[in-house]
Amino acid sequence: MIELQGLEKRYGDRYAVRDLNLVFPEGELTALLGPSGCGKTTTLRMINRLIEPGAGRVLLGGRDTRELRPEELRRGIGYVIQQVGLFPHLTVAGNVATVPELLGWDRRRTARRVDELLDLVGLDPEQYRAKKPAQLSGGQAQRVGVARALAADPPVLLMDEPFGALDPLARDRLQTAFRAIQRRLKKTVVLVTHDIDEALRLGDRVALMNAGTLAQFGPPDELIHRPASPFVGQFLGEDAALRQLAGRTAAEFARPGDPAGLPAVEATLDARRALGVLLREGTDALAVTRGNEVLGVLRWQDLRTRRGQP
Ligand SMILES: Nc1ncnc2c1ncn2[C@@H]1O[C@H](COP(=O)(O)OP(=O)(O)OP(=O)(O)O)[C@@H](O)[C@H]1O
Repeated sequence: MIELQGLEKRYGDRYAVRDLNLVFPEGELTALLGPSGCGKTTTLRMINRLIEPGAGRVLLGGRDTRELRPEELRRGIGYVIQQVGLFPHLTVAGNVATVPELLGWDRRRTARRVDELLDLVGLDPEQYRAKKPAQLSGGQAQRVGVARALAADPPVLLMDEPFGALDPLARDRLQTAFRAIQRRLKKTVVLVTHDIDEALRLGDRVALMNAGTLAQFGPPDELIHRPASPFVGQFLGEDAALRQLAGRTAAEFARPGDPAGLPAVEATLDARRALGVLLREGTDALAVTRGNEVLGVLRWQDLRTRRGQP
């Protein structure tokens, strides 16, 4: 669990972050969302002390981060950034092994861990471990970045726009892969994004920031259905995908597919509500029913791309 207490950072007489109080629950992914310049990155970097807070404190598992030694902090927190920051002269394996080597693991243990992690992020170790970063696509490089951050099995993962630089297809794939990884590993993840879609899709909870302060904190469907202020409603409402779902029904998005095991929603349910159900259930698809009849399967992907038939 990460707890921010009265966290603050000022540049000159301007607040980048102001009196921020927030608890990131253990084992959950919290998306830190908000418009450009609202203080997301500053907040994230105060957690791993790349930026020293001007006031307030950060508790990690109940301990003030100021009391932790830098090595402890580095071991306990994985960090993934947008432009990956892989070391160009090292191989993929060398990059993933950075922290284990810092921690003095022996070679066999490190090599085993590297292969295990490459597998986890969907890269065949045989094929990729000896490659250099320049030989990878953006998506592959980002996978290596995720593997590297997970190398020492830190309980906490901080991610700053990790999928931001990828093309939409690669981003979608990596988001899906990461969601599966997160379900398995149950890390405490803080993910900075300005992409509403990404926050709603990946976040167990969303912390929406505005001008250095917290505008709302809650599960995605709560922000959608019970915005705490006009700012929240407006910020989420600006998302074209969400706006276009208004007034449409689940039935319009039902396509052929296997409904077995999927949570069911009624055909007449408002599409935004259906999105809420998807997010709450943490699934990619729902069975759309009318009475006892199954009309088809509604997929997350279709809601996003508004592919439903009007
Ligand atoms: N080193 C710095 N010196 C002065 N001002 C800064 C510095 N770093 C950040 N700021 C200011 O603090 C505010 C918050 O910046 P921050 O990078 O945390 O925002 P953000 O929400 O992550 O934005 P973005 O999504 O554009 O990256 C901004 O107004 C920014 O201009």
